[in-house]
Amino acid sequence: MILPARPEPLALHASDSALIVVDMQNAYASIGGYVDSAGFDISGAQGTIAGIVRAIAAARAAGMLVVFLQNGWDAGYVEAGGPGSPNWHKSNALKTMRAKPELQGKFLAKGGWDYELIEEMKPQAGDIVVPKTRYSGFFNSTLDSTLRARGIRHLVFTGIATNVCVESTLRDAFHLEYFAVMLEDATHELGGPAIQKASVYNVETFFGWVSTVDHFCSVFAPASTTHPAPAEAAIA
Ligand SMILES: NC(=O)N/C=C\C(=O)O
Repeated sequence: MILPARPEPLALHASDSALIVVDMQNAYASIGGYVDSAGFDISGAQGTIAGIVRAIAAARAAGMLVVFLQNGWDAGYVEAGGPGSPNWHKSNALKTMRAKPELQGKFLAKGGWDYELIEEMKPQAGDIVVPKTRYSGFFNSTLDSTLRARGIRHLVFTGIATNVCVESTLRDAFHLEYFAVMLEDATHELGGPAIQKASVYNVETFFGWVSTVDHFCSVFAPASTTHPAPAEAAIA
């Protein structure tokens, strides 16, 4: 299959590709979740969700592996790191909870609503969920071994946020010799439209390829726009 993409079309086959859905959790995509509570604008998230739902349906119809990344930490925040970790200083979830003690324990804690994947894209049998504790999905996770064990060489990226966890994971994918393509209208930034543009530029120019949900669906599931009922998925 040839996926229309920038800077040039990319040859892609369902059998050695995976659709990577980055952090589509209430924290990042729902009103009242972490990034909304921390003051970021997520008004565009609904369009992103619709695009990802279509991309997931197309991937499943083509027999392409779907991998959900899920960001967060244990309920005691041990995995988040203490003051000796840059994450403790830079995570806006941790900073917001320190500034507002009434929110302590609410954001990105395993077992809580904020950590959960959003309703629209619950995993199904055959999908894989990979938990992660830092921005890059490859860091200290099972993602690389999970993909390599299945012969995956091409990764199609969607999710939130374009400029943080999507781009961090995509950059690491490049360095690990995966071919990465980002569906730009199935991602959403934290920081405004100029940030989205910069991230798309980085991917297109340095780290991979950029395409759209329409192109992806037209190549992999021209006749399919539906998505079946959710079921249990494997936790990698
Ligand atoms: N999923 C993400 O891109 N996350 C961005 C920021 C954070 O998790 O604090």
